[in-house]
Amino acid sequence: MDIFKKLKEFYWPHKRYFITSLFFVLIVTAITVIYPMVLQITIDEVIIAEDYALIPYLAIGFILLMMVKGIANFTQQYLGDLFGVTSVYHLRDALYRKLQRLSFTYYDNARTGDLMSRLTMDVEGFKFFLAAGFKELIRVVFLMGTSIIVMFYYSIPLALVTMAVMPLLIIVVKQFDKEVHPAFRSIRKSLGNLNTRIQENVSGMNTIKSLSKEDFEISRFTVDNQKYQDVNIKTASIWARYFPFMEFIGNLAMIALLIFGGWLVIDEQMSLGELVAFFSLVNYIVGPLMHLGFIVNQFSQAKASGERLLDILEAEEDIVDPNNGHASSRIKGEVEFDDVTLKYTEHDDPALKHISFKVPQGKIIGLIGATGAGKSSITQLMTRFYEPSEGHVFIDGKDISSYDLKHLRQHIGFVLQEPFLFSTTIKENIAYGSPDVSLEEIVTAAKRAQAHEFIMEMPKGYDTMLGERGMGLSGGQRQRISIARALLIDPSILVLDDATSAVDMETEFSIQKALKEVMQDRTTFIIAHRISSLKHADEIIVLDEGEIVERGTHDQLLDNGGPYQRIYDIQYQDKEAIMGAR
Ligand SMILES: Nc1ncnc2c1ncn2[C@@H]1O[C@H](COP(=O)(O)OP(=O)(O)OP(=O)(O)O)[C@@H](O)[C@H]1O
Repeated sequence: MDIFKKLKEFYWPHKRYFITSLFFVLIVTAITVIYPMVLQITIDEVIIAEDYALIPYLAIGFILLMMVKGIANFTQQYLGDLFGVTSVYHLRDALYRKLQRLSFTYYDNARTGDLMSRLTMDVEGFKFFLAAGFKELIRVVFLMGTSIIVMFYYSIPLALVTMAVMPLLIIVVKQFDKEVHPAFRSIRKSLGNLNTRIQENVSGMNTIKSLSKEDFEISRFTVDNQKYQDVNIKTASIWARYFPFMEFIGNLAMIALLIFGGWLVIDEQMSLGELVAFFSLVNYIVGPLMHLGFIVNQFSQAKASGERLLDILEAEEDIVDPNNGHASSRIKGEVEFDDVTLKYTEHDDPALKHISFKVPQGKIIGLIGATGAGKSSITQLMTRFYEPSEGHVFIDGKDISSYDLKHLRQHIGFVLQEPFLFSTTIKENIAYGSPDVSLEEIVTAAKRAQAHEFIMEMPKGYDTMLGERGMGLSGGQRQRISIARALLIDPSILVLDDATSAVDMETEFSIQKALKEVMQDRTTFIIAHRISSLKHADEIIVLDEGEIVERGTHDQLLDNGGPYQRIYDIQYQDKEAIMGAR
């Protein structure tokens, strides 16, 4: 019940739907228990007493009862669903908000497919219990309770004999819950794995096809699919084992009723009508008790789902947005790293070791070094995507953890190596970070990013829809859209993370030209593998295995006899082009 308690804030505010629905459930249940009583009167007072004048009254009474029951049933069903749907709307919303707040560290370990299945299947599982299961549980308990009272009213000894098997039934139902709960948890987990596999396959289809790994992926999927099938079969077998057993126990009660009740009627201690009514009443106890298995099953599913939802809701938000963080004035763009060390995970080697540097406002810094040297890590610390393990990062002289997080990030623009484009129009993609801009501003940004020409060649220009992940555009075109996007944000600090890697030399030069203008008055970090991309930087920092091994201007480093010169020599083939651009 702990899980339900923890999730209470989502469903309890809507308790009015639930309570009203419950009221109508009670009416329906009460009418259900009246049926056997009407039957008893019909047999004892009408048929045996041969008083047929009562029949029209009984019939009319019966019809009225059925009408009330119909209306009550509609209302309880509708309000119950309303309760479930409304609660889950808020739950889904909270989960989504949480996902937006969770840090990159969380996503490094999360799997998209699994998250998707939590946000859909698990939320639905929880809803089902709220909308139907919870109410059903109360209905069943109430039906059993009133049936027992009526049974005791008719005959205490017969009620006691019939009830004798009930404790056994309760034990079996409890045992069933104990087995079925872990089974449902593994079903959910296995479905999460399956979804992850599907999602990764669709996202990585290029890689799979180019490496001809289709058969390998099919066999991996088959293994996961098989696991999912196995856990489902296991659950079905638990169900299949317990259900007949519960039915058998229920039938024992019927047999006891038949033998002892029959004897009571023969001995004239009980009327025939009462015995017939007893049969229906016992069904109202045994049936719901077995049905309790189904409800317990739903409850277990909801509990397992709730657990997985709480995992997300309670996940630690390790990047904390300070209360009243600096947010008033525009960030100017002076960046300082003071003895910064970064470890992504506790057991990993540091990705950055004791990094210190200071970049005055508006300057251009080039970051170069082998892959994995730590270039991107430096820029990800500035935006607080990750926190330094040691040391501090300052912007405009203030520790970045004292800034309002949104304010900080709004002033830092990224053009990434693999920009993500949404499946919407080009126009909206460019304006993604600044939705209030006019079409004119979008076009100006696109022109400056050298994107206008190719956009205008597309069938619907700026209104052209992009496929999922911006399919339908070349790497260079995607990058230019992303440059235009960064331009519109008008950041104080611009990060170009291998931004021109996907474009040909000619386009690179034209983008470089545009970027040069864009970089004015902004502190710019250029991460590049090609020297041609950062040779104009005011300072170039050469990184190796998380450490700064060299720093200076292009000209200083060129004759330094260090790693930069070696990189330059390796890229000798490009030398002519680089010289040409000087
Ligand atoms: N999210 C992460 N979780 C764990 N380790 C990471 C993560 N991101 C980067 N690393 C590790 O940190 C080190 C530095 O990575 P970083 O991406 O900063 O290098 P880089 O110089 O930008 O490389 P590239 O040129 O390939 O982009 C690498 O060893 C990398 O494996």
